[in-house]
Amino acid sequence: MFPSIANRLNRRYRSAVILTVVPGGILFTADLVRQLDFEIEMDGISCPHTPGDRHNNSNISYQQNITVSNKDVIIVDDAIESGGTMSRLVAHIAEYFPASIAVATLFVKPHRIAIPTEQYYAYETATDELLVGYGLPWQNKFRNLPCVKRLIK
Ligand SMILES: O=P(O)(O)OC[C@H]1O[C@H](OP(=O)(O)OP(=O)(O)O)[C@H](O)[C@@H]1O
Ligand SMILES: Nc1nc2[nH]cnc2c(=O)[nH]1
Repeated sequence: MFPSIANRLNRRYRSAVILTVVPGGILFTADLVRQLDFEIEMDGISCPHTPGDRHNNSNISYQQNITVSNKDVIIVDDAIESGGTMSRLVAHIAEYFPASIAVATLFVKPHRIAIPTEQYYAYETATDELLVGYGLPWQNKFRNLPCVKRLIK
């Protein structure tokens, strides 16, 4: 699964902090990290989001269980739609003086804003339609679907 992302990360890094955006990014992280051959530390961050909301202003919750200062950080999430959540997370982590910040996601959507950082993604979707499963919820359910489906309301 996701050989293109894992291969690119394996070529780029000797070590990194994998910072999972929880809970959505948990399933993708679990599969991705098992394909990484460099040293990793793992931590989590959250910024709760309502699917389809393009202006996520919720509080960022980051306990900093491990320090990221002077370390390479890879923020891992399931999807980028507007890009608003991830650009806020990148700006937030930058305040902790990491050596670098990259973003790895399973999906990116076409109308996302530019995020000025290294980016790795598996799939660019053709439209902004909502997906569920494999971490992605609908009304906080269905995250545990083992595959990703289009949401038909
Ligand atoms: O690019 P944006 O439009 O800001 O959307 C991206 C956010 O949406 C997803 O969260 P999800 O809907 O899975 O909810 P969660 O944060 O509770 O996992 C994803 O995990 C990002 O956090
Ligand atoms: N549930 C859900 N959340 C998202 N956040 C960004 N894109 C999506 C999506 O397709 N589904």
